[in-house]
Amino acid sequence: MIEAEWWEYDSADEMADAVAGDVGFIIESALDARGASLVALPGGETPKAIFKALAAKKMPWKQVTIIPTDERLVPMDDQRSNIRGIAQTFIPAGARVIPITGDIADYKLAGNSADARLQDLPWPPDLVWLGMGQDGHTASLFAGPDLQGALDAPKARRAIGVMPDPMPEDAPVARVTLTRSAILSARTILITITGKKKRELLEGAIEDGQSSKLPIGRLLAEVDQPIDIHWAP
Ligand SMILES: O=C1O[C@H](COP(=O)(O)O)[C@@H](O)[C@H](O)[C@H]1O
Repeated sequence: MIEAEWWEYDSADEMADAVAGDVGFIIESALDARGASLVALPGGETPKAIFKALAAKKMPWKQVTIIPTDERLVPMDDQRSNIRGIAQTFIPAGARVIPITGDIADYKLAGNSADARLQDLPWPPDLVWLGMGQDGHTASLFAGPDLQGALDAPKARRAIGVMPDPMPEDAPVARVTLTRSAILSARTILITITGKKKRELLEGAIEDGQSSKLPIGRLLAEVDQPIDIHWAP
């Protein structure tokens, strides 16, 4: 079983301060070591308060490049766009925010195009920060016909197009996601989740390992390094 350390908080606000502190430390350490930092941030609702606390930190944001862990294939000004929330918070701070999708409607082509964009970045990321949906998806590794391809993509492949099946209720659209190998190549992996239901789901997925039916379980079964999981009710 993987080595996972759970950090529990009394509230989402408390988690936001703590995780912003940890992510800030990861970025500053990368800046000290390499003079630049690349981080992949999750979409969805859970990280928003943490983004705010992180963006308020004084650091040389101009040296920080941010990509999303995954993107929903919607226009960039759509509420559901992951890069929209990231850009709104971190561009004013001075960070370099890079979208991974444009206006390619075909999800497989959009995945190829995202991969090409990411090939231009210095790899690996200092951090891949993941969330998890109520259905056990993470980034946009979803159940469906494209899951295996995203899990088994060759080491050099960084992003791929995915059609969730079943579709998630909150954003029922095709996606582009970092592949399992791209996620696992990160120097640090961190997960943030809220609520009892997600906690039980994640604990079960970790315990089931390779035999997990959930994308997050299949992803984490291959993690080599220790990971931190931050949880608030
Ligand atoms: O669709 C997505 O959902 C997950 C989880 O989001 P949350 O709102 O339940 O926190 C997110 O991590 C992922 O990036 C996003 O595309």
